Amino acid sequence: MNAHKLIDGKAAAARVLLQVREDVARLHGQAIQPALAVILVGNDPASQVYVRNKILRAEEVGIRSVEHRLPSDTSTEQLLILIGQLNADPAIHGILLQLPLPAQMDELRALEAIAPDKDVDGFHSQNVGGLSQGRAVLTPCTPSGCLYLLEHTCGDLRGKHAVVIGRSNIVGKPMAALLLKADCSVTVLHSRSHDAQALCRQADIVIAAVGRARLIDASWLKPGAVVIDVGINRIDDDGRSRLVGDVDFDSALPHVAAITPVPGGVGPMTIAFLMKNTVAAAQAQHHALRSQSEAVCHSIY
Ligand SMILES: NC(=O)C1=CN([C@@H]2O[C@H](COP(=O)(O)OP(=O)(O)OC[C@H]3O[C@@H](n4cnc5c(N)ncnc54)[C@H](OP(=O)(O)O)[C@@H]3O)[C@@H](O)[C@H]2O)C=CC1
Ligand SMILES: Nc1nc(=O)c2c([nH]1)NC[C@@H]1CN(c3ccc(C(=O)N[C@@H](CCC(=O)O)C(=O)O)cc3)C=[N+]21
Repeated sequence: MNAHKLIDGKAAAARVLLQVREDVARLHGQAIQPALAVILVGNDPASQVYVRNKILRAEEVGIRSVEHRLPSDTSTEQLLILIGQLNADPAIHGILLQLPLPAQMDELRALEAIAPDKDVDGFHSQNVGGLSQGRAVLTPCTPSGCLYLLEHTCGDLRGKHAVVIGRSNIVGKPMAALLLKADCSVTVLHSRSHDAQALCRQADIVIAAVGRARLIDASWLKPGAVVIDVGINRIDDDGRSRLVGDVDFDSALPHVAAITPVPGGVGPMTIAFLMKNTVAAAQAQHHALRSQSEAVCHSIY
C-alpha cells in the first residue's frame, strides 16, 4: 500500500551500472581496460561478502578486478609496499582498501598512501579537501549514491534542511559536504549532540549513518520527510539473522514522503558508484597520459 514511498536503490543502481557498462565499452574500443584492485586484510566475514559483491559487479560491467588478500597479522609497512606497487602499475586504475583494517594497522597512513587519482573511495586527504572546496574529484561512493537517490526523489534540493546523523569520514562528513554543495542547509548530528531527536525532527531530508539498529523511529521525523537509511546492521530476529537499517522502517513508513529500504536501498548504490569512480579514474589517467605524451611531442618537434 505504501509501495510508492519506497526508494528503489536496486533499480537506481541498475540504471547507473547500465551507463557505466556503456562507458566501459567505449574505453574497450580505445584499447583501454579499466581495472580495479581490491585489498582485503584479514578474514572478517562481512568484509568478505562486500568484496565478493564488488568483484561480481565489476565483472558484469566489463571492469577487470584483481583481489589482494593479506593475512590479519600484516604490518602497515607490508600493506604500504603492496599499495606502492599498485600505484606504479599503469594497468590498475582504481585501488579500494576494504575497511575496517585490523586494529594494529594505521588506517590513515594506508589511505594516504593510495595515489589520489586511483583513490576510488575518495578517502585521500587531497580528494577530501577537493570535495570540501566543491571541486570535481573522486568522491566517496556511499554519499554519492545517497545524493543520486535524493536528486531523483526530491528534484531540487536547494534550500532544503538536511540532517545527517553520523560524522564518520566514510559517510557522514562527505555526505554533509555533498549536500552543502547541492545548496542544502546542513546539520550534522553525532553521539555528543544534545537532543538529536528534536533537531532531526526539523529535517526535510534525513540521512541516517549511525550503525545502531532501528534507532530512528517516527518520533524523530517531521511528517513528509525524505529518509535515506545508510545503516547496515545484522540482528537476530527470532533465531534468524537479518539486516536492518538505522531507521525503524515500519514505524517511519506511514510518516515519511519516501524512504530507502535495507537491504535494497543505499547498499547497491555504493557498489554502482564504485564502478562509476573506477571508470572515471581510468578515463582521467589515460587523458593525463595523452596530454603528457603530446607535451613531449611538442618539445621534440
Ligand atoms: N550502505 C552502505 O553502502 C554503507 C553502510 N554503512 C553502514 O552505515 C552505518 C554507519 O557507518 P559508519 O559511518 O562507517 O559508522 P561509524 O561507526 O564510523 O560512525 C557512526 C557515527 O554515528 C554517531 N552516533 C553513534 N551513536 C549515535 C547516537 N545515538 N546519536 C547520534 N549519533 C550517533 C557516531 O558519533 P561519534 O562520532 O560521536 O562517535 C559516529 O559519528 C553502519 O551501520 C555501517 O554498516 C557504512 C558504509 C557504507
Ligand atoms: N574502503 C571501503 N569502502 C566502502 O565503501 C566500504 C568499506 N570500505 N567497508 C564497509 C562498508 C560497507 N559497505 C557496503 C557496501 C555495499 C553494501 C550492500 O550492497 N548491501 C546490500 C545487502 C548485502 C547483504 O545482503 O549483505 C543492500 O543493502 O542491499 C553494504 C555495505 C561499503 N563499505
